[in-house]
Amino acid sequence: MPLPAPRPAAAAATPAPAEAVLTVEHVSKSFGSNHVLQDFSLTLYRGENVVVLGKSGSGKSVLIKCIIGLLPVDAGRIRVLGQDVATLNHAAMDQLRARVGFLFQSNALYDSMTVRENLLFPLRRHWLAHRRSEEAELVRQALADVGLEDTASKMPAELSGGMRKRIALARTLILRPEIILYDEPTTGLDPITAREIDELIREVQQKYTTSSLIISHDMNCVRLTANRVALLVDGHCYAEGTYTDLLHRPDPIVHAFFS
Ligand SMILES: Nc1ncnc2c1ncn2[C@@H]1O[C@H](COP(=O)(O)OP(=O)(O)OP(=O)(O)O)[C@@H](O)[C@H]1O
Repeated sequence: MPLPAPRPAAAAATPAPAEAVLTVEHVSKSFGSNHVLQDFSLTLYRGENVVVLGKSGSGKSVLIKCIIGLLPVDAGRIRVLGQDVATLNHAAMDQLRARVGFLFQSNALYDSMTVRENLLFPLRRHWLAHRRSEEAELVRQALADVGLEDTASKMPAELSGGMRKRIALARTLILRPEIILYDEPTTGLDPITAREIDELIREVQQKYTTSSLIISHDMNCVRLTANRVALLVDGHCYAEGTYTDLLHRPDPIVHAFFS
């Protein structure tokens, strides 16, 4: 069944404080003398969308890579769904990644596979579906969730940029992740398509109560998707609050993001 019609384009009230699903505690990460993250801390609670907003080169991608264990931190600790990422072996990290969806900026679809095969790939990799009938239903549901029921047999090259983004999200959703990490989800899309993706991010949050960390510098994306915004400045979390809170802060460094 398709998702309900999108709600009006305004940031909803932040859900009641709940269980922390991801904590970044005093994390530092440098490359030689380039101190990218410096004592960065942030908590993501179950069911909320947090956008990390930062200038180009401020370390947003480095932060995401540290969270998913692709880069080791120099100091501090990252806990994802109760597990300290630095202590996990390969198998444990793989299991954790099945519970944490990652939407790449590039979408990372396999061009030589159909949409259906792209969606089946993570299912089979994580051995989460065992019968073909289950797989078919999971693919159908994931495509329905992103409004693209009729694309299963298509190749990614036959789809528009916005459709490829939806398919990439469907491939993430098929594992029913508890957390979704979005890397610049609207970059490269026209404003109308970008807005549709923003609305889809909110629909997914509401339908599956997922928690999402979204990195972006698209202010419309921030306004439409964020329950809370964290500003990454000089390697640390300089300020956080709702979009409206930050919009009205007199601090010139905060203000610069909104002008
Ligand atoms: N593997 C690496 N080795 C060395 N330096 C790196 C590496 N990865 C990132 N950096 C450096 O870390 C800094 C932050 O990069 P990052 O890609 O996280 O920025 P960003 O905020 O995501 O930027 P953008 O919005 O442009 O994508 C940059 O100075 C970059 O050169």
